[in-house]
Amino acid sequence: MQNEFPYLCSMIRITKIFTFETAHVLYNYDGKCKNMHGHSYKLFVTVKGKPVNDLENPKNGMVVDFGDIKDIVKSEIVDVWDHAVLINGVSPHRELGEGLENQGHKVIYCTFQPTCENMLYAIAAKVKSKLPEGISLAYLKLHETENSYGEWFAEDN
Ligand SMILES: Nc1nc2c(c(=O)[nH]1)N=C([C@H](O)[C@H](O)COP(=O)(O)OP(=O)(O)OP(=O)(O)O)CN2
Ligand SMILES: [Zn+2]
Repeated sequence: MQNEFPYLCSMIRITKIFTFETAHVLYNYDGKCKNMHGHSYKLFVTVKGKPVNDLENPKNGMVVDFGDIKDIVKSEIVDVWDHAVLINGVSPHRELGEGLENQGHKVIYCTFQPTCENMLYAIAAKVKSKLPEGISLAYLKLHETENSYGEWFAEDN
């Protein structure tokens, strides 16, 4: 059948939102966040692609199933960081992490200072590596608090 919807050939962005509860501590920081503390992080993940245009395809009309994005972000980020403490593993805080781990706590050793900015880099790398062909990461937004957030744009990177 003739494609009566030429707009189906253009790119669309879709977004899925996630939340996770994570503690972090900033090594050598000169403010209150040098103390271990937690945030209810809110993450917006936007991908882009062309919606499937094929009656025979169960994903007809979708760029990618929201459920597939959920699976990727949950397994790569949310399930790993949720209720964990992020430690700068390439700083003297490694010892702090080891002490917590020895007492049964969930510790994630980052190869970076666990700021909002660096967490965005890590999220982008992980998510990009798992996206199916034809789908690309367009945008990320990570809220540390209601009033503080960082953004990653594909066109800047
Ligand atoms: N550029 C960045 N600055 C700060 C980061 C960061 O990741 N990137 N992180 C922190 C702290 O970890 C924490 O997030 C505190 O941030 P801040 O917005 O200053 O916290 P408030 O409690 O004052 O937030 P409100 O939402 O305004 O109450 C510090 N800086
Ligand atoms: Zn913080």
